[in-house]
Amino acid sequence: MAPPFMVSAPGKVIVFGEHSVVYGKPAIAAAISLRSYLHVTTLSKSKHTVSLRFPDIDLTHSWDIDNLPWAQFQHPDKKKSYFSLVTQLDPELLAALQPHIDEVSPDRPEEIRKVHRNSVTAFLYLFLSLGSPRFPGCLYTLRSTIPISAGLGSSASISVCLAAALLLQLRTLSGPHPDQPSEEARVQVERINRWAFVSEMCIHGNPSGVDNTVATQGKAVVFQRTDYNKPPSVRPLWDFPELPLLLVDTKQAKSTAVEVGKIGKLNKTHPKIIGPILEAMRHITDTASQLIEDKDFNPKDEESLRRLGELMAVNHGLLNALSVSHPRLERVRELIDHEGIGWTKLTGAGGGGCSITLLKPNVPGEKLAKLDSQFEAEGYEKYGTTLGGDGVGVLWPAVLKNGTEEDEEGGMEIDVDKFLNAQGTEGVEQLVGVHGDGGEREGWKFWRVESE
Ligand SMILES: Nc1ncnc2c1ncn2[C@@H]1O[C@H](COP(=O)(O)OP(=O)(O)O)[C@@H](O)[C@H]1O
Ligand SMILES: C[C@@](O)(CCOP(=O)(O)O)CC(=O)O
Repeated sequence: MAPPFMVSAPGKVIVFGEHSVVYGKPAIAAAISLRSYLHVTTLSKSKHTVSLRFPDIDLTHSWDIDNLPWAQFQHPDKKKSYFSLVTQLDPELLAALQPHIDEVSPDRPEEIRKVHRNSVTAFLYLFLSLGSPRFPGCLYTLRSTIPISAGLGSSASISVCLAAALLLQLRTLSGPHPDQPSEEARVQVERINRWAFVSEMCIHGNPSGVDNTVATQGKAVVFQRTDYNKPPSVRPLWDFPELPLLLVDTKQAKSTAVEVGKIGKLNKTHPKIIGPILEAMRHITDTASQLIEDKDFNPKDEESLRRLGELMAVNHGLLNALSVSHPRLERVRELIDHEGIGWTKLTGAGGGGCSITLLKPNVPGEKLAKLDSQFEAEGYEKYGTTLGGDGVGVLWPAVLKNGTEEDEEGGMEIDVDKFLNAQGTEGVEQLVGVHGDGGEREGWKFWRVESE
């Protein structure tokens, strides 16, 4: 029986190009230090059930593995392999899953059921596509430090965790290990990313793939998908600068699917107007990536920041023109603009969610303090995060050194109860977080895709 193990993947911010990326334009996105953590326990042979415990969304459910619609998923016309490139969900397979999705949380209000349905559909579609009726009984427990539906890629992060966990259980991934050649690491990351994209399709319909790509590979990337039948082009930005960014959550929930749908509708009605706006967004992203990669770009220099900041402000203006801003996002912009301390844009789908502000250098402390109290009074939440961290990580087995006596015997076994009992996001980070004091924590391993 495989030992309990864990996987983890980061959230992301889109710095430039959200929405236009859905129309084949490039986007720049970077991993953030907020992450999801998935714990996997294999059950004894006598228990042939698969269970999800996702406390962040208050979901617990089990299915009998033998009762799942394997015949449909394993039909020779439908069967996929662990390395298949799946770019569309199969409506017949979705229909076969429906009764097993409908049995989840029948007595909960519709808005909660919707969230549960998203996660359950993603899990079951992957489980049945990759697994088989002989798959062992398992318990998947998930906790995340990423606010849900805030534009920080929570769905992509959990999608990467689910895909990586299943592919690891099937022994279809090699590594990660420290001396693995980068080409081999890239193949593993690509495999995970392909299935994470399938899970993203289950959660929000028509994803571009930028979120799952950056959640899998980490760091920062320029991402573009011009042909949905081919893998996207992904250009890593290895030297992504340490930008002075302020990340603010409006606490206004939004739906990515709804915001993407709004622009789709506008584009159908006014293609001659929306087309050039999307094209202008392409130029913004191109100009921004040239600027960031320029050897003279200095994230501490006022002129460098001003040029990048102006691009952010224009990008936001265009997103607003496409109807995906929100009064609470405009309020953040207004507060920052009023003090003249930086450039603000929404990040992610908009309609609520988060904004990012590039701060000017040397902003007086009292201005920042005033802003903090205004945010607090108006119910905003500020996040401290660093950009460009690691992508998907693996802790196999689920044992970590935690500064306790157990360290001498190799470390503390992380079981489901310990994981569930960790208090809040800080507790989760302390117990299982990939970051230790000032670096990576011993035990967690990452595929290294950089070329030497
Ligand atoms: N911690 C979590 N536990 C379970 N499901 C989650 C979690 N985080 C995100 N999800 C799933 O992802 C969906 C949110 O996706 P989306 O609206 O695209 O938001 P985001 O901008 O955060 O990616 C939720 O409805 C839920 O199905
Ligand atoms: C709006 C979009 O560009 C990003 C959505 O990001 P999020 O789901 O809000 O984290 C959609 C996509 O790229 O699939």
